[in-house]
Amino acid sequence: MGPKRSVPSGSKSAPKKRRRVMNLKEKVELLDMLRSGKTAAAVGRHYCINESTVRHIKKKEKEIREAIAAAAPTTAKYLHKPRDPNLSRVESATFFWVLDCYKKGIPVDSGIIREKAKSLYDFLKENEGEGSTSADFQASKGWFENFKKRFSLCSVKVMGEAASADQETASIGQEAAREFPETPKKLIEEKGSIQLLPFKLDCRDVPEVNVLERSFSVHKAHSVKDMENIFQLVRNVIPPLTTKKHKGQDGRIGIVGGCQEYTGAPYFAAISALKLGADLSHVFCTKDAAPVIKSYSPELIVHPVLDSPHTDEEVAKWLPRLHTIVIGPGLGRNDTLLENAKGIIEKSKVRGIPVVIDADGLWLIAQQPSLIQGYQRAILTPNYMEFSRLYETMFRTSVDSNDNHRCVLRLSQALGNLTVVQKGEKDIISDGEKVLVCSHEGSSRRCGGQGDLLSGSLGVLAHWAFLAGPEKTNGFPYVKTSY
Ligand SMILES: NC(=O)C1=CN([C@@H]2O[C@H](COP(=O)(O)OP(=O)(O)OC[C@H]3O[C@@H](n4cnc5c(N)ncnc54)[C@H](OP(=O)(O)O)[C@@H]3O)[C@@H](O)[C@H]2O)[C@@H](O)CC1
Ligand SMILES: Nc1ncnc2c1ncn2[C@@H]1O[C@H](COP(=O)(O)OP(=O)(O)OP(=O)(O)O)[C@@H](O)[C@H]1O
Repeated sequence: MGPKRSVPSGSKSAPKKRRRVMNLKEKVELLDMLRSGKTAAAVGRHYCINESTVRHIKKKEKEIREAIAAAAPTTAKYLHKPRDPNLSRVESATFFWVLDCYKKGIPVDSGIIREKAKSLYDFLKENEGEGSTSADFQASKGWFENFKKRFSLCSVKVMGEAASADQETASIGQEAAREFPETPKKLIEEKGSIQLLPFKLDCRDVPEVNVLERSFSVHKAHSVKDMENIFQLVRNVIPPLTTKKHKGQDGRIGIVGGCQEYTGAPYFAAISALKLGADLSHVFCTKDAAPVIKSYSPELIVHPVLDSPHTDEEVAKWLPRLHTIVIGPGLGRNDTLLENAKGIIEKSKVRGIPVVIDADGLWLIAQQPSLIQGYQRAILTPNYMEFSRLYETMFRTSVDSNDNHRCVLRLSQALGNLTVVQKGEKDIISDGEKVLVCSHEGSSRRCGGQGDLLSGSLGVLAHWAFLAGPEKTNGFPYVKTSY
């Protein structure tokens, strides 16, 4: 009987097939593919891996997405256990508490600091209620050593009667030591001994999300100062009108959206970009939506390419000339259109073009978050529903409506610190570090299309903020712009 498999001549045995190890980014893309409805077999073929490997990755979906959300490097091949977010909060709170003790001259030793950290952690865990995912935290000696290193804490020896010279009685931040060099020593000299004060657990110890709030009602009279503050904020990024520029320099904006059902949304977005001050506004829509959109306004440049077999090439011709792309208004949820929008997002990322994502563009991101994860030139503008969808995709849990600020902050962090603008009675904006709340009052009507006006305007402002540079936007062009 002949051999079942031919062995290549010249080799004693077939070369061993190398095991393919996928990195986290690939795994997330694979999961997105499964989520978009592809079978495990098809996905396996796409990545040249076994179906069983696909299923194994699917089983680990939660951990993989959490690891990405915890900003693990996407090229990592293995899962790192994501850092418990409560622990980070506890450590910051503990640090500020130690600092406060130091300022007040209250010595604390490692035992007390560990006890404080543990109580804070237990307090947070208890308040998470049932379903808490926090682990047990023991505030061990090892943890304390790492905590000291993380916060540059050094030990201070107190030379008083109450403490032996080698006993570690207080830990302070090195920064703080420079700021308040005299405090403990002076107190010790005055009092000879200092009692270690029992600490009280106070939930205010947990730092709040840092929220900057400004409000402006159109229905009330305002002081000149109020108006000035707002105008100044806007003035900082608006490019000056001069005779030295040529057509297009103040903004060439592309809107990707517009299909048979929705022709109004892309029009609203495109015309608001022009009304705000962009020079040229392009709409990339389907063939049947194009004449309708065009007939609304001769100012718009309309490309009927979104359902063409050559969308990629058609859009690629224009992409290098566009300053910002707004993806989603009136895009609809047809698979081909979403796939083409995906291609445009990918190409915009390669070129570093700022992207505003709204409406059905956000639906696409909820299916495939990796598409935009980590691209910090993206601004997402979800309404209530869109936000919930994204949040549930990323965290597998629903939004905590009592703590919207933190939810917006977390979503931005999970998506790699891109800017999230949660629209609503107050717009909540975060880049994963700061949270701004805009409660400027707009129209009291809740008619369709208001979000489209916002996304089109943001398209222009994102470009202007980018042009204005970090000095004029305090280094945060997109959050400021969104505000
Ligand atoms: N003239 C045109 O061409 C326009 C076209 N548009 C285009 O339509 C496409 C789909 O967009 P979309 O707005 O219908 O979908 P999405 O946001 O998923 O809402 C779905 C449902 O969610 C709910 N809901 C929403 N907000 C809520 C809230 N704050 N609080 C509570 N519930 C809330 C609400 O459910 P309901 O209360 O009706 O049961 C709502 O019906 C998209 O391409 C967009 O650009 C629009 O731009 C309008 C002008
Ligand atoms: N309850 C509210 N009270 C006051 N303003 C609101 C309220 N909800 C939304 N807005 C304002 O309307 C703007 C558009 O938000 P909205 O939630 O209508 O977006 P959208 O659903 O995406 O709109 P569109 O109909 O264009 O798709 C927001 O920037 C916000 O300032």
